[in-house]
Amino acid sequence: MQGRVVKIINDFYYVQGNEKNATIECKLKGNLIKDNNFPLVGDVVLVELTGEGQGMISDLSSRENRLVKPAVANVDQVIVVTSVKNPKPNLQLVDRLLVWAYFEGLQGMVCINKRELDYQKAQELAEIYKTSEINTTLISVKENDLDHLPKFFENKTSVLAGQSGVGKSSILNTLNPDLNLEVNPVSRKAGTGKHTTRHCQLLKAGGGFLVDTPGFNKKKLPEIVPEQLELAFPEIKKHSSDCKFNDCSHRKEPDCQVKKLVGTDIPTTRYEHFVKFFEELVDMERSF
Ligand SMILES: Nc1nc2c(ncn2[C@@H]2O[C@H](COP(=O)(O)OP(=O)(O)OP(=O)(O)O)[C@@H](O)[C@H]2O)c(=O)[nH]1
Ligand SMILES: [Zn+2]
Repeated sequence: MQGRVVKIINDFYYVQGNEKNATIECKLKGNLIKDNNFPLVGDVVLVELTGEGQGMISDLSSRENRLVKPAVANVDQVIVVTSVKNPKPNLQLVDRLLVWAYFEGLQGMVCINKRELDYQKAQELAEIYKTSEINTTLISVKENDLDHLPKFFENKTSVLAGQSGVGKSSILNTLNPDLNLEVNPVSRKAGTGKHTTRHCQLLKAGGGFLVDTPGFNKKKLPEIVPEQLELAFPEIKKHSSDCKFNDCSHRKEPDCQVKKLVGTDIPTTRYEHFVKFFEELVDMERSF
């Protein structure tokens, strides 16, 4: 049978087939070990069943992509989760994660949770990303209102990223109550920066697979030249050809069309983060 590696513990690989929900506990066949061809979570593998719920992995399909940290294969998209408040939204982190997703070749989208805490603020946040042409959904796990989030998951492998306490585990539990993931109050997380979620595994949720994983909080910018950055900001990219200078960096140049549109077509926070990231990339370049 064919299946997907959903979890790896020591040298046991847990594989989920297409039809049934039960996972098969597998070891690797000698040929894979000999060739150093070790599967990652997310890999599509061929399993020879050896007993009830047990098997051997004999082959591994080629990967569409692979993330390094965490090591996951065949991811389609990154859903960046933030909250309206409690914890205070970190929009710079949201944009950093969207930049990271773009340069990993993944579709990036934004999910704003806890909308019931402040409807107006929630709407304002959603407007930012909608203006930037990023898929956005406004939800409240507490009120059991997931908007069109479940549709995002269908037949996709998604990573949920975002600061601690915004409700990632809560979202997963709502999509698939069997998961029963641990959910802790924000106050107990404060200051520690510690995630409740521990190892990297694929979970079945909403008709797709989901990676709930720690380690996304302090994403460094990808190793790109500063001029590439605008590719990850569709609302800036769209207008950059109207700037006076071909190589306009949209910071200090005269007749910059991008700067003119800040506050209207280009949300102010997005522009500010663009400039911040651009300068970080310039510094990174200098340090080489
Ligand atoms: N008011 C409100 N609280 C929520 C909502 N969704 C989740 N919470 C609460 O927010 C807290 C944190 O939720 P988690 O699901 O553990 O957050 P997380 O993003 O998985 O956190 P880490 O595992 O630390 O990354 C819990 O107390 C949840 O009950 C919501 O829609 N509204
Ligand atoms: Zn410009």
